[in-house]
This record gives sequence, C-alpha cells and structure tokens, in this order.
Amino acid sequence: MSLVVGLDVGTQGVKLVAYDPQQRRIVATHGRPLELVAGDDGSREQHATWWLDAIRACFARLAPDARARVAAIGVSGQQHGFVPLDANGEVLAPVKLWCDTSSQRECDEIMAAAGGADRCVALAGNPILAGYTASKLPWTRRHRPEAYARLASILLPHDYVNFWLTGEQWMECGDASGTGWLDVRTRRWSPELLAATDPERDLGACLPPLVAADASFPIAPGIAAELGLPRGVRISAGGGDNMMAAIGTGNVEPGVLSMSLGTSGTLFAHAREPVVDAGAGWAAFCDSTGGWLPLVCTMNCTLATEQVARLLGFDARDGDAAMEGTAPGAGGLVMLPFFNGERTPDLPHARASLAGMDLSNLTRGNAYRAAMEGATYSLRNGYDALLAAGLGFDAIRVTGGGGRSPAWRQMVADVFGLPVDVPVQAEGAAFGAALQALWALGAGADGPGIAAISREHVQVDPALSARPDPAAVEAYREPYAKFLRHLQAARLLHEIGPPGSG
Ligand SMILES: Nc1ncnc2c1ncn2[C@@H]1O[C@H](COP(=O)(O)OP(=O)(O)O)[C@@H](O)[C@H]1O
Ligand SMILES: O=C(CO)[C@@H](O)[C@H](O)COP(=O)(O)O
Repeated sequence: MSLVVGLDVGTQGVKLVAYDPQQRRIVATHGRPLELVAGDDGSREQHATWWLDAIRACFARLAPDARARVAAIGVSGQQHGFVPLDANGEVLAPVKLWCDTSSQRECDEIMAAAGGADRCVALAGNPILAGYTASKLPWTRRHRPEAYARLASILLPHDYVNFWLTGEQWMECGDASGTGWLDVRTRRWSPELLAATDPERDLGACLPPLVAADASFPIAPGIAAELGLPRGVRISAGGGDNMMAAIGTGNVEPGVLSMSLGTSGTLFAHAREPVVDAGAGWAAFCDSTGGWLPLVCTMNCTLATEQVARLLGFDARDGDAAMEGTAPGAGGLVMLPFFNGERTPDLPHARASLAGMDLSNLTRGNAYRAAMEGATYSLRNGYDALLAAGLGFDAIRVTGGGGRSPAWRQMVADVFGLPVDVPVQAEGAAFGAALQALWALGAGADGPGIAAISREHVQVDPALSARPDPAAVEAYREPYAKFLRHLQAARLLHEIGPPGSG
C-alpha cells in the first residue's frame, strides 16, 4: 500500500505525517523543533538550512519500509517568509519570517508608492501589512545590499523546500497571495505593486512561474537517494500552512471556519469566488485548491501563552492545570497579548499589556488565563470582521498546538458561541499537505477532487469536541467588551507614536 507524506515547516518546528490512504490511517508522525533568531528591531529570522536538516531528521526517523512505500509528498510552510536566492540557487541571507516586524517602514513606503492602502486593496486585494513578503525586499536592499545585488529569485519557505526536493522553482497561488504582490482576484502578479516595491528592477523576473494547485513534479534522484525514498515520488504544488490546514481540517466548502492555535492564531474559511474586504479587516488570500481563503491572522497566540507560562515557571502544555479554579474574565485581568507587535488589528509597533490588577486578582491562574483569553479575544475581534463582511459559520474546526488544551477548546466554543470540533488528524497543516499530495497523484486521471478527498479522509474526534455553555457564553460578554475598550485605547496610543517616541 502506498503512503503519502505531508511536511509542515512551522515557526516552531518541522512535522512529518505519513498517511496510508487505503487504510485511512496515519502510520507515523515525526517532529523536530526549530530555533528562531529574534532582534530588538522586531526581526525574526531562521536559516533555510535548518528546515532541510529538520526534514532530513524527520525522514531518518521514518522506518525504511515506510519510506519505500512513499508515492507522493506535499509541503506546507509558514507563510510570508522571504528566501532570497542567487542565480545558482544558493540562499543569500537568513530568512525573514512572517512574524518579522522590522520592515514596517518598508510596508508603509510600498503602500505610499502604490497610492495608499485602499489602492493596494483595489490592485491586489490586500494592503501590505507587517510581515508580508513584499516589504522584505526593500528592507534587504537597504540593510543587506550585497544580497540584494546578487538576488536572482525569490521563494517562500515551502517553495524553497520544494526547490530542494525537485530542483525546480515554482509558486502556487495560495502562499503566493501572502507576498502582497499577487492580485488575488485574477491570480496574476500585480505589475503596479511590483513596481511600487522596487522601481529599479524587474521584480517579475525574480518570481517563479505560478502553477495550478493540483500540479506535481518528480523528486530529484539525488534527494530520493539521500532520503531513502523511491525515485518515482511526486512532489505536489504545496502551499502556505493555513491553506494546507484548510484541506487538513475539511475546510473545502463554504460554511466551515477553521482555527489554528499555533505561534500565530488564524481563522480561515473557504470561498468559491474571490472575497475581498475593502476595510482590510482580514486577509483576502487564495487557497491551495483553486479557491479562495479569507483569513484572519494574529501574530500572538501560543506565543503569548508560552511567554506568560515561562514567566510563571511552567510549561504552556501544562497551562490547563495552572488555570484550574479560575473563571471567565480572569478575575478582572485584561491582557492585550501583542508581545510581537500585531497584524490583526494592525498595530505593528504595539506591545503587550496586562491591566486590571488589584490586591487580590494577580494570581498565576488569572495571569495565564488572561493570556489565553487575550489571544482568543484577538481572534474573536477578527471573526467579527468576517461576520461584518457577510460571511457566516456553523462550526469551528480547531488545529495547531493550542488545540490540544481542553480548556482552550471550551473557551473558543464559549467566546465564539459556536460548536468546536477537532480532527483526529491533529497536525492539520501536515495532514492537509499529505492530502494535497494524494490529490496530485490522481490529477488528470479522473481522480477525485480535493473537496471529495478532504471530506473522505478528515475525521472529527467526538471526544475532543466542545459545545458552547450558555452560562459561560454570557459570562464572556463583558470581559470581551472590556478587551475591546483596551484595544481601542491601544489604537489611540499607537496613533500618538511607537514605543520610545515619548
Ligand atoms: N496542551 C497545550 N496547551 C496549550 N498550548 C499548547 C499545548 N500543546 C502545545 N501547545 C503550544 O502549541 C505551540 C505549537 O503549536 P504549533 O501549531 O505546532 O505551532 P507552529 O505551527 O507555530 O510551529 C507551542 O507554542 C505550544 O506551547
Ligand atoms: O502569517 C501567517 C498567516 O498569514 C501565519 O499563520 C504563518 O503562516 C505562521 O504560522 P504558524 O507557524 O504559527 O502555524
């Protein structure tokens, strides 16, 4: 029986899922953590070689007989990272990641050159927000002129892994929409935005061809030999981690809302037509199946809970126990969890705050709960913008590390007032990549469509479901309203000036 493999290059680690589609069974899951280099200027970087080493390590742990059965691989990756390559395909500099806010000045410059944020939305569907790939090019020109001078092509993290696996460079529209350069309505690069990013250079020539979501390429023979894989393995188009998690959580038709509780917090839905928010309250991305993926991304999700847990001296994975005995509202504590600056809401220079402390409520449990509530309310705030745009949802499918916490799943059900379900296949992005690889194997041969594949293979685990508790739904109303008032105050502070400006 053949296997399909999904690889996910997340912020905190690489995961490999090997799936047997005939048996509908995950036969192996392996992971490897990744480091991240953080600078005081907001920079967040990784070396591309770290991803490859982690992938090698994951394959090395896959049993040889399983490796021999692999027929196809799909690659999912953290979005927006900027992998600059020279003409020989060598990486020219550390990769600036999605959570890198050091290029905010360049975001503003690109938008000004294009005619403003509204004009960017008109041209491509999105403004250029903190962390989007486009801003990293002028940042590189300014701060790494040697790399800029030798730049021949630009890839996103999952594209780079695909290049390593096959020797071919391409992009697909899902992850490409996170560059800020893709007109998501037409699925073509926007010449105006490319020119606004770099008027001196033909940026289009640095971008690889865009391929269809069901495309696939042969693995390079040398890599197959190195990883102990058959020579005939196909590599599917791949996609951004959220696009892949959409497939891996069964979110391939309108009405379902997926939520990923990882380093970032994301909410995303499937759309059959392009959907663009004139107010840019959420991101108008393409998905990696040929459709669209309206998405909300907060930069501080488990990043916030981990930060607070570390301060309080426990592991975030034990956070549920630390929170025992606390109640909705965290005893009056309110956390704006913007440790890393924030993208939704658009407050790249904001920093986290804890408010509402009195002489009795500052307990470990309340402080940790405030971080989890703050991360959840941030997503709820993005959800309100999706509703305001006329989208509607019946249920939430949760994936990502934070989804392992029963307390967090219940909090999501209560704060959103929606039932929460969790797929059996916990690694949604890696599993979605495996399903895309399965789709690519049957493409062009009357194989099933990706929606049918996702529907057939994604199974919900009833033991992990959470249902809204009416009393708790009510109990969260005032704390959420209070969070919004603090958020409004942060917006005002932000208008006054970034930290350090006096
Ligand atoms: N039981 C748990 N409760 C709360 N957080 C958890 C739990 N298990 C894992 N996490 C958090 O999940 C995060 C990793 O999630 P993951 O989706 O793999 O992230 P990423 O894709 O950003 O690398 C870590 O920050 C970890 O603290
Ligand atoms: O920037 C976004 C989405 O637009 C993030 O969701 C990244 O794609 C990183 O994801 P994780 O590593 O946190 O899963």
